[in-house]
Amino acid sequence: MTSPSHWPFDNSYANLPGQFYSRLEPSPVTRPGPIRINRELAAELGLDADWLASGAGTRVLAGNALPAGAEPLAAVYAGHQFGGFNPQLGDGRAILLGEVVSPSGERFDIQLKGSGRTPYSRGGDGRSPLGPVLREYIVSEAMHVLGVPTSRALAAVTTGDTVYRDRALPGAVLTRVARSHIRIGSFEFFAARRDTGALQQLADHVIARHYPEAASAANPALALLEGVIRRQAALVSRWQLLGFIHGVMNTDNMLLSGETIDYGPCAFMDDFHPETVFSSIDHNGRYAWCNQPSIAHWNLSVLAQCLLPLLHQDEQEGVKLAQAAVDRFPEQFLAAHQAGVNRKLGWQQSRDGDRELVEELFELMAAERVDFTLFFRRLADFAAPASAAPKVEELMPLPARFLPWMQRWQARCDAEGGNPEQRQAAMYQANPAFIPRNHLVEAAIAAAVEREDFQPFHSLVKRLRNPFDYELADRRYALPPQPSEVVHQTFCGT
Ligand SMILES: Nc1ncnc2c1ncn2[C@@H]1O[C@H](COP(=O)(O)OP(=O)(O)OP(=O)(O)O)[C@@H](O)[C@H]1O
Ligand SMILES: [Mg+2]
Repeated sequence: MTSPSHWPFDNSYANLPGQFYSRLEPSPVTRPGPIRINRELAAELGLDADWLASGAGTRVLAGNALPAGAEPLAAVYAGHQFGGFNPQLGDGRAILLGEVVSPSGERFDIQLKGSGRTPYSRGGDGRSPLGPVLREYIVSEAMHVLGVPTSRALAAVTTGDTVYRDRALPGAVLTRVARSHIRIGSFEFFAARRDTGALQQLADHVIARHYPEAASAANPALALLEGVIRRQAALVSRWQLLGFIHGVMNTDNMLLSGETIDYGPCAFMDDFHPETVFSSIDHNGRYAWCNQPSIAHWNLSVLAQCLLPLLHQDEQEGVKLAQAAVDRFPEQFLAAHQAGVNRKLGWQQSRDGDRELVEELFELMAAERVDFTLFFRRLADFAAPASAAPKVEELMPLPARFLPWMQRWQARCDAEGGNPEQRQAAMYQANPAFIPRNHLVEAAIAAAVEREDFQPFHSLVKRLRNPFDYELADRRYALPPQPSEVVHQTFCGT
């Protein structure tokens, strides 16, 4: 590394023609102040965490200065929002500084979110209040350690400016890191304008960055589509098995890279019910937990539609190829889901009768409204009740109605054989004890916003770094909310 302020930029998106973005710099803020630097991620990226935490680093992270080699821009996109098409969206409050290539050779976008107005801001102020910045930091980092492909948080800083929503709020900027920010909506923008040349350039760009094997396929656009479908099937199955509800699965919030993006009104379920919705703007439950796989399927059909001109010269032939690829999503989702369920239940392979057992389990969980996270963790306790591992027993009394099911689960485990302690250890790795529970996230945000006390935020981020290692001393982070603490609604906070 030459100098600590030197970032290993190698910008490829900025080399695309101008129709893909608008070049502009972040708008300066009044008084940049540090909140947190993600030191682990900084090291992975080859950035100097001490420099990032310094005054000079804080100014860069707030958008008041640019690191050498940055080529700041706001990307254009379109998107289906709650089912309705909006032909003109784009980074309305985010600016891509550029792409860095990490010491291990991986390419990552570095983006400031909340960094001022852009040509795509429409009526918005281009800013972000502190609360949503802290939420995105906490939840995206938690998702990463839970094994979910996701955008990440490199840093959060305060701006010293006030942001006006339903009340005056402190402003903040999040530095977001992702393998790219190219969305289904990025393709929709050019498809709506029938710009096949731009679609081809964007597809080539995505293939080079995320699906290099597709470049040598007989039909690269089809290989790209199939790759995206596979990754999204895997991604959404991970969300489902963590009880994660994204909340705003618009096509402009789905990345071609297969990473989770946009932690607006997202939430983890406490009590299990399939129709759970948290987002204050999702009045019809479009993005409820149980609908996420079918919405992903629908969004992927939108992508397929955009790619039609690249799939085949003959439109009818293109439609056939697209349809066949999209039609495979349900089986791919199911395969990923079953593999995930097996891991959660401590099974190595699928067996006859599993489906009924699993269906009954989810029905029972919904009927009893058990805590999604603790139920599975408690089940892992039962895999080897006498083991020395700390158990969540006292946090999660199992309703008596589960006993007959538990006996069948135990018999199913016994039939497969294996060492119970090994099964338990594997189950602990598939069933976290600690997730970013809504009431903890809200409490951390409230302390920061109302009292400028960032300690609960830091403690929560720290605790969530080891979600699978339960310790009795940290039981309060594992506990479901008291009735007075339950969060019923989440807000985009835009
Ligand atoms: N305060 C704001 N000012 C300007 N534009 C905004 C603002 N909030 C949201 N937008 C824009 O509105 C659109 C939809 O917002 P959405 O909540 O999906 O995105 P976001 O949370 O800002 O960003 P991302 O998807 O990048 O995480 C996006 O184009 C976004 O840039
Ligand atoms: Mg968005």
